[in-house]
Amino acid sequence: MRINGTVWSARDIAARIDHTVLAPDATRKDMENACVLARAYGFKAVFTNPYWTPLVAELLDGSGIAAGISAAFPLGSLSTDAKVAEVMDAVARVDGKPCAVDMVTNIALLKEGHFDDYTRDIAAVVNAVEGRGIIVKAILETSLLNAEEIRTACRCAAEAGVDFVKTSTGRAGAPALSHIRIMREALPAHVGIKFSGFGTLNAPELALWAFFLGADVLGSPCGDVVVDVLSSGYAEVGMLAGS
Ligand SMILES: O=C[C@H](O)COP(=O)(O)O
Repeated sequence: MRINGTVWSARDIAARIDHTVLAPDATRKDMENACVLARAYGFKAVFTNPYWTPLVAELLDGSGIAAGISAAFPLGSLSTDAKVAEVMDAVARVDGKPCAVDMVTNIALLKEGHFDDYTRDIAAVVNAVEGRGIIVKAILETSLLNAEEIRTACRCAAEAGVDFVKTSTGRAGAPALSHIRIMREALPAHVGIKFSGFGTLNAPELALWAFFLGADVLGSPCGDVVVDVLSSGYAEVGMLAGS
């Protein structure tokens, strides 16, 4: 695959993918299969609901791949203390193995204009894991927001100290590719963008354009398909018009 003149190998693409197993009926076997895939491809992380975090951390141990904690998932409407408790419980249970946190923000606080409270809710999680080398992402649920709300949410999340801002849970509508540009313009350069929740239909095509538009990381339940298609040569053809 070639993005903006740079060639990315299959490993380069995989290292930018957080593979997801978030279905409510996912079982231990699904976790095992995802971790086998993650090791084979070299994904950045495997994100699951927190019940599964210790198992996933164990299955990925020694690979450098993070056990992803999907926190306050998928609504974000827990008390701040409950969010912190959920995250810290999962962090304690990985017993020092690599993990990462994607936390759903409190959308009502944003919509109602309580920007300080919205920021404090995010910052509480950032502060709780500080010093542990844990990447924290704030999930905005951009499909529910207008452009100004996306910009404001990005500024609040950056002020709260997150490493990445992420578009979507995949449970409240898909993000638009245009959200990436809005986010990039609102965020300081040190805060990354994760494009996620875009489903499985046309996932490789969406992934290709998301990278081209400035996404740093992708969340996908079919990370293997994305890597296979984008590293097959197709992506270079697809990029001729844009590069
Ligand atoms: O946080 C949510 C995921 O990154 C998006 O979920 P999904 O990959 O199952 O669509």
